[in-house]
Amino acid sequence: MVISIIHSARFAAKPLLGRSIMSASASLQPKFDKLFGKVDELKSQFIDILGSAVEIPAVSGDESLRPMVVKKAHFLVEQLQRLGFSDIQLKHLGTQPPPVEDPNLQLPPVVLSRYGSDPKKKTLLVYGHYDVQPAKLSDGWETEPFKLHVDEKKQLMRARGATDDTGPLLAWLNVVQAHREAEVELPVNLITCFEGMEESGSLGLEELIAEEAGKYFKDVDAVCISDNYWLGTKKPVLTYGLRGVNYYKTTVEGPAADLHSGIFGGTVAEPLIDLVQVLSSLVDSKGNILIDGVAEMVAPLTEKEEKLYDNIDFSLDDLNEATGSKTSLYQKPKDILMHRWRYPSLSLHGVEGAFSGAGAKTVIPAKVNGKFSIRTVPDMDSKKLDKLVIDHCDKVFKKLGSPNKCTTELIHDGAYWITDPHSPSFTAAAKATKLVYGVDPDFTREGGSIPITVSFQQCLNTSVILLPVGRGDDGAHSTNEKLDISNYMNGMKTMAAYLHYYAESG
Ligand SMILES: C[C@H](N)C(=O)N[C@@H](Cc1c[nH]cn1)C(=O)O
Ligand SMILES: [Zn+2]
Ligand SMILES: [Zn+2]
Repeated sequence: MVISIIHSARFAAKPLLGRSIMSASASLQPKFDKLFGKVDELKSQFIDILGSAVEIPAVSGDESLRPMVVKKAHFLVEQLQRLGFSDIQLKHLGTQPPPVEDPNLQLPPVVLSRYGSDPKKKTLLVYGHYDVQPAKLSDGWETEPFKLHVDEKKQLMRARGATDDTGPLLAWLNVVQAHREAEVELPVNLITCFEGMEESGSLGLEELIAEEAGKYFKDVDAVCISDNYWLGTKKPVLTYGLRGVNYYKTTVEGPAADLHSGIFGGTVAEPLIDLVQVLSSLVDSKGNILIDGVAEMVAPLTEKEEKLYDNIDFSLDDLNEATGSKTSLYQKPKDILMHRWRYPSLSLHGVEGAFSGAGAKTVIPAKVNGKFSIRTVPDMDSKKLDKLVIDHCDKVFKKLGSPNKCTTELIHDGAYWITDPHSPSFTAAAKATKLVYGVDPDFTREGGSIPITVSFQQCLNTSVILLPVGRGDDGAHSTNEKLDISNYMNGMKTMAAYLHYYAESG
């Protein structure tokens, strides 16, 4: 089902003086003055709107919370209506493919909308995701993860989704609000594409993009994604590459139900003991992937590529600061960056079905699912990788001679992406960054994944840029995720300036 809602209210204008931007081109300077002043003026409203959004626990990976993901989509529709976006549509993507507990589980809708449709203007598509990673206070959060905590002393906002990706997504809407209230015309036609499944592999979105390439998205000139982070805490970056991710589940099952370890320990084959053997055969403590054939798929490092790492503003201290530890596997910044950006990594994420609570429960779990993922890089072939991983797990389990049953399957995959950072869109973003932060941004790749980036680039035949809002120490996916208030505010100013510079570009 597709719903469409049209709304066209305008806000009252208020005269306002912004701070003077000496380096803006002459015709843009008055606009930036007005816009930046308006962003500053609306600061508390922008914080409040983030507060309302993060209260909805839109965890796409938790089937029981799917209604909350849908609720957040409706929340966004309300905001888009309020701001005068048109042609607002909730695109439904059908049922979630297996592996899934509920075979009728519906994928969350993709929220599409437009702001302006002037054929004389360029059309920019902004993508963001409204789903979030799971979070519980008991994981070690200082405050409730689904309640925005504004730390006045540290000038930051803490909540799940603050930086990944609710804050940056709302920043785009706030930029439109600032234009409306400052009475500055939006220089481009804007299309929004907000999904609710990014943290779970963007299931169904690629098909939608292909379907809408000649329809809703037909006039798109460029795509901008704000869903990643600066490398460190001080210097802004623009990002031209991402790793991909293949996420797997290994299930070991045996006894019909959980057992008492005093009664059955030593007499039955324990699924968790088998699973630990299989998982430990995948990777060693130095981060080396132990699956035959994986290293051979990685593109060799060229001299030209190696040079790109020379002038990046990044140190071992930045990594230590972000992790709150001294646990780096590498000491040289170049090695750290290469292992984050251009080499694959295998991470073990957790075991479903295993005892994990407080106390000392003496149970033998009957069925356990080990979760792990591999970050992929050029030139790895996703399907070939699946085969190598599954064959490896089968082989290791077989060697155990266990009567239990072991299966390994792919839960979702997303491709790596790399582009040439010399498009007009990158140039506009670099100018906007310099204007707002007073420094030229570093051009970086990113170790995380945004599965849909490649689909936008290929299906719409456009340039894609990653324009991050948050910092490297924001704790995305971790406890105490935060977004610094200055990054939220300056992020909006950078986005606003980017729109104007991009509109002016050739
Ligand atoms: C970089 C982006 N903000 C992000 O966090 N992406 C996720 C995507 C994902 C894929 N499977 C689960 N999540 C990531 O890189 O982990
Ligand atoms: Zn994420
Ligand atoms: Zn994200």
